[in-house]
Amino acid sequence: MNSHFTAIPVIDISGLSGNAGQKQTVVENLGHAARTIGFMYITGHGMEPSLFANMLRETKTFFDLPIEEKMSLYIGKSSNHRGYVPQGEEVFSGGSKDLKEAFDLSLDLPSDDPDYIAGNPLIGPNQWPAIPQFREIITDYYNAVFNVGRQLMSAFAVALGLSADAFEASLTKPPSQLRLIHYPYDPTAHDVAGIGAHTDFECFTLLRATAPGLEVMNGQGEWIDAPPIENAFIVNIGDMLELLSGGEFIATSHRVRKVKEERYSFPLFFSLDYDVRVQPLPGRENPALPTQSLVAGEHLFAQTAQIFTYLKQRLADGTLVLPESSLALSSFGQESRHPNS
Ligand SMILES: O=C(O)CCC(=O)C(=O)O
Ligand SMILES: [Fe+2]
Repeated sequence: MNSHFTAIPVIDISGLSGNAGQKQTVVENLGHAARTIGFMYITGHGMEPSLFANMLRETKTFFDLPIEEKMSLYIGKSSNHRGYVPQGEEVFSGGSKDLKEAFDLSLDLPSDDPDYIAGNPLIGPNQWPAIPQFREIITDYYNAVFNVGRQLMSAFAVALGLSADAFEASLTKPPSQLRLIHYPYDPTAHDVAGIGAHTDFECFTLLRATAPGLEVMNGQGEWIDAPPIENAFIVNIGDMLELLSGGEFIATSHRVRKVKEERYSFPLFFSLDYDVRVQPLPGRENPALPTQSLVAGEHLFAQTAQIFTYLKQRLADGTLVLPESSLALSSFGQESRHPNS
């Protein structure tokens, strides 16, 4: 289980495109990190560095726009949770407001997508700003990181004793969100966290960031730094893989502390298809888990609705009702075991 770790392992995944023995070594390393820490750095993923550099440049251009222009893409105006997230929109349990702004997008489906038309709260088209090439450049990054995610999902499947393609049928149009996040530097801010402690709600997350600030909770409830490593992804296990593995993989709690310099970060939350029911694999049932079964997209949306102000208002006025089986925030991860850290 998630132990008294003080460092996060670096795993080279280039062997996933090698021979059977090389693949097996990577699978073992990934599985070991997922079981003992829930966080790891991934190198050898083969993504061109220019994909990240270009995305960062476009992201800065977007956040430099006047607030009125950004607010014209306000996420609360979309029906499928896409667009601009102003500072203060997200409020975590405990009432902490994050000091950050974000631009949220996901798999970009056409507006005639049947799930979108049926009112699915997470599926459909993105909103895009009128910045030349922004859409193309962000989409190129999205597709490349999603592809790395697919390979990791396959490796985690093998690490759990399944076939490499076990989840392929559950990845037809997953609501895997990419966030472009901007943490402004505010020397006058007192003890305002960049982002409050939480676990991620999907299978796992692939993150790139421009500066330190991310902290990870170990099994003793201590916060460990996870600064960026050049060209590496920080990968962390989310709620869905914790549930699926019967608690063997750990959805590790993390947060972003008050930043010491302006910071950008880019998490891709790798999800299964919205309707996929997730429960412990046979033989891995575990009564200690916060639930025995969830629908992937319902969990993701229920957690999101407890954080975003525009959705909380809909919950309060009754225009949005969550399934009774929805979990409270912080149900998974060490935070649920060390609530006062
Ligand atoms: O900005 C970061 O480094 C982490 C962001 C994060 O944890 C999240 O968006 O879920
Ligand atoms: Fe996170």
